[in-house]
Amino acid sequence: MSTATVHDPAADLGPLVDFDGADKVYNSGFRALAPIDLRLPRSEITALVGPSGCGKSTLLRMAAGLTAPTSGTMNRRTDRMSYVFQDPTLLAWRSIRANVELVARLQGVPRAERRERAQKAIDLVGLQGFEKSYPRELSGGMKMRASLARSLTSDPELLLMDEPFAALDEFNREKMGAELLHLWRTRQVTVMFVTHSIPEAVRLGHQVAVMGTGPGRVIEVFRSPSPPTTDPAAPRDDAALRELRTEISTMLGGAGI
Ligand SMILES: Nc1ncnc2c1ncn2[C@@H]1O[C@H](COP(=O)(O)OP(=O)(O)OP(=O)(O)O)[C@@H](O)[C@H]1O
Repeated sequence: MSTATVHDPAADLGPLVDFDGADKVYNSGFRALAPIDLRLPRSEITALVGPSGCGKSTLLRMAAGLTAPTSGTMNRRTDRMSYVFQDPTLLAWRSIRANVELVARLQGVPRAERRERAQKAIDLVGLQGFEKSYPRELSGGMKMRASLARSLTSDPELLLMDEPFAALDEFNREKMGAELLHLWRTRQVTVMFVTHSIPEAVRLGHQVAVMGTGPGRVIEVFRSPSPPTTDPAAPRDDAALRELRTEISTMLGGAGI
């Protein structure tokens, strides 16, 4: 048996984002985050899970540069990032193609190129055939796909997602999770996503940061015992993942977060 270590060039570059003692006290004086130490490894999915108000969105916004740490630092080694909100926020009067092209258009990408990028993104999220439809003609899950496609046209290296699938029913939620993995397999994008769902965090994350309150903090970061791989046939629900789900659920005082 070979003992050679597989060389991973991404590892040489260090994490794409790291928080080093980054805390947050809002102007109101409210302490939303105790000092956070967290690394987002390149080309991996990091799930943030924890109870309401523990500062998940604050941490995500910090990664985006939308809010600065009060002390400590956040280092992000890319400017190519996209933020995906829970609400798909599509423009009702524009076609799906025009909506998907919007970010690239605002960035001044020439027409032919943004059309090409939009088509690739539409194909990637499985919306081909709906380019000329309007948002009202699409289901909730399809609108979320369009929102995801729009975020991809800027060719992000980092995807920041704030409860992206929370508004969807269970069936569409699972499908979108599978889409996210497909996207990761295709583009090897680095993802930080916030969820209230422990099963979702465990199914999708290469690592899961479990957060707690009083003030908001990262209690523990679990490396997935069975992380997503480039093999789409690899199971996303094995004994090791079930064990991790139970451990996180117990840590957070039951599954009802
Ligand atoms: N701009 C602000 N000014 C003052 N307090 C804020 C501000 N934004 C958020 N907070 C408070 O900081 C805490 C953390 O909020 P945050 O939205 O980050 O939590 P969360 O874990 O994402 O919550 P949820 O899961 O309910 O979305 C909350 O108590 C919230 O009320």
